[in-house]
Amino acid sequence: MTTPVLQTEKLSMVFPNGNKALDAVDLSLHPGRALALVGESGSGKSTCAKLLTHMLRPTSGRILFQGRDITGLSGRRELLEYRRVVQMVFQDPFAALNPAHTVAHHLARPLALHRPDLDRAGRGAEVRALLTQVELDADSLLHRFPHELSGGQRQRVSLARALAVNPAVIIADEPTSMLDVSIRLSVLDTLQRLKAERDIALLYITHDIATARYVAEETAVLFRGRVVESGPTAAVIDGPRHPYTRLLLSAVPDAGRPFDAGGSLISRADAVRRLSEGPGDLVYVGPGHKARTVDERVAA
Ligand SMILES: Nc1ncnc2c1ncn2[C@@H]1O[C@H](COP(=O)(O)OP(=O)(O)OP(=O)(O)O)[C@@H](O)[C@H]1O
Repeated sequence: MTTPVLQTEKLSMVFPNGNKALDAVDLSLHPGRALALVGESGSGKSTCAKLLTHMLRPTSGRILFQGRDITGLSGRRELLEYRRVVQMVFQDPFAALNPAHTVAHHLARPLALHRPDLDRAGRGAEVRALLTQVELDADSLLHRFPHELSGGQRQRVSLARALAVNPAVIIADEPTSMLDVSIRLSVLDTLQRLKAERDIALLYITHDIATARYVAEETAVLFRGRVVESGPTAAVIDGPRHPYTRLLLSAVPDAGRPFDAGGSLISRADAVRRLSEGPGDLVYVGPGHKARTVDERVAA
């Protein structure tokens, strides 16, 4: 295995109000590979992304970039350079793009800032090349504005913009959860192809563990700020060891009280709470009231 590009060691975050968002998290991102960070709302995924992009400072633990401790990185120039090499792709591509600017402008601007080797014609050619790389048709889209694009096209433009500065790491926070179900897989396919082709280390943040299989070689499951299970994605999905991973895989909608916990029916949210206290004896009695353990559902 290669040396990690980005690594965390016992990364922890306690907010001033006492909320413990992350607790001793160890993650490693490698060139050309993806790590899926999976967990439900509130598990600490966004906090982790903010710490990795230096939008927040951890309470304790370390962040290493190419082996160098950058936890205390400060100074405008250092931070700007770090944010160039570690790019974010956000959940909402509409909010991430400026409604007043064309697609061409969104891509030419980072090139003007970070690629002094390119003249005007060189930038124009690079803008086209970036659009082609994210599987968009440059001729028809160059002069369009964000509101004239579909959600999937907008997310591809966001991705092209991240690529424009030649990053070593991309942190994609729920990049497809606001997109139409029918196009999610093709966007994930593009992400997975690009990270391999351009040797980018990708952190794919998602609440949907099933999608990790399409993107990420490794998966880490985050529960209440702790990594409760991690390893090769296929092993985590096909042979989950932690009850929380099984619960995520069971994909039970949070309707009614589908879990039987020792005789009383409880909701999915209560089932998650119970799991934080220990595995216990959870039985899924969802639609049809056919009693099935979470393990049986995973096996089905
Ligand atoms: N600025 C803050 N101040 C206090 N607590 C916070 C702050 N930001 C997040 N938290 C808390 O930290 C925990 C983790 O939140 P975080 O947003 O990282 O989770 P998440 O997995 O990204 O969830 P979501 O998918 O809903 O964004 C939660 O309990 C949340 O309430």
